[in-house]
Amino acid sequence: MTVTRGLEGVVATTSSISSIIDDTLTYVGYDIDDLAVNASFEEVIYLLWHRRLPNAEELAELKTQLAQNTALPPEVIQHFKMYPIKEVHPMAALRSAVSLLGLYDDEADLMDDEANYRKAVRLQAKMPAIVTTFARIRKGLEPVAPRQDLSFAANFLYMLSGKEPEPIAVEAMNKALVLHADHELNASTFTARVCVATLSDVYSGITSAIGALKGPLHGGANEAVMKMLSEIGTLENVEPYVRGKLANKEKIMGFGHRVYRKGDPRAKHLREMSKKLTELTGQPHWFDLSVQIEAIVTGEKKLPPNVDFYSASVYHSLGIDHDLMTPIFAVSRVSGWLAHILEQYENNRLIRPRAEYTGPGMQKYVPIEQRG
Ligand SMILES: CC(=O)SCCNC(=O)CCNC(=O)[C@H](O)C(C)(C)COP(=O)(O)OP(=O)(O)OC[C@H]1O[C@@H](n2cnc3c(N)ncnc32)[C@H](O)[C@@H]1OP(=O)(O)O
Ligand SMILES: O=C([O-])CC(=O)C(=O)O
Repeated sequence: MTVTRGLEGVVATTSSISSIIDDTLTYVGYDIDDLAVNASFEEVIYLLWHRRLPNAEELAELKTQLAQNTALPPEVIQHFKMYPIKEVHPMAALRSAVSLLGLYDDEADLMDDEANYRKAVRLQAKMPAIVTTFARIRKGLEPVAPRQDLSFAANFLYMLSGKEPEPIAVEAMNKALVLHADHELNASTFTARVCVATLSDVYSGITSAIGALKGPLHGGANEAVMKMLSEIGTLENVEPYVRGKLANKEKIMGFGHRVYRKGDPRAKHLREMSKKLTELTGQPHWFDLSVQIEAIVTGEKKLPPNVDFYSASVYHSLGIDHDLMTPIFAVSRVSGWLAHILEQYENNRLIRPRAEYTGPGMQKYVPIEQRG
């Protein structure tokens, strides 16, 4: 047996959703640089689910479907009030809420294509409501219902704060959603595919994926970046902090990537947004700190920033609580997870690799009274 640690370089499936070739990321053949500048998140959802961009009518229909499906069952809202709310991480709340949603969906275990597509719409529509409702309830605030006249990105910010967001905030949010929507066979998408390849249901697949995204080596890195920036605090502290961590062989969050070698193409868009937003909101030091960290890490380790590095200061500038950064990643990535789940069902085979055994050789069972 050949063991490939972390499955590095292993090609586990074919997919027509997104590709990373020579450090270029495409969704269905559209360069992420093109989409980041031009596309709405709703168009990207359609693109990932249908493998083509929508015409105006199709886009309007998807928007209507999303708008009609945002409401959460009262039991899901109620459950946020039932646990020790201050200590619960929003990713744990999101994971639990999605699992719970499955109990209130009559079609949860219906496996035909149309039913699965309807569940995809319902989940995509409800994810922002879950994140923003939890965020408000834990502060003792009432949930805010979405507005039909706002885009997906604008509605997220509106439901979070209760105020209509500025156009620049909506632009940043839309760009972040577009950039995070899909990424080939990353850990959480792989998790979703492994789960549904047993012919388990969509809710199980998304619940599993949220669990995988939560970790700091994956989606959880954006919150970890903000924690690092806060710990560093001043420009003078950057050098000793970062060099100290590297000397201790500790990882610098938001740097490195399993697939990209020259750099993550999404990072430059978020870097630009971070510069703009931190200046606009009168807190340019977050961007300045980030740039200094980048200079040291790329200089010392030749590791470029990934999508999580500059997204941290972008979300911070939008006034978003630091522990909501990874849930926002999930609000976007659920579009990709759902596309992959539907693709997995289309041509399914159980995913079951092997492990090389390294434990003891054959042993004989010893009755408990004879054990030392
Ligand atoms: C949306 C996303 O998921 S993007 C990734 C988000 N995660 C992070 O930002 C966390 C920090 N980064 C990392 O932990 C890694 O770069 C990963 C997990 C993203 C990719 O990891 P892998 O491809 O498995 O690389 P691995 O962890 O084996 O590291 C290879 C070498 O580079 C070093 N390295 C990798 N990333 C970093 C980093 N961020 N800081 C310092 N050193 C690093 C490792 O210490 C290791 O060094 P060694 O060979 O001297 O032991
Ligand atoms: O692809 C990966 O390994 C991680 C990543 O960047 C993502 O999921 O966006």
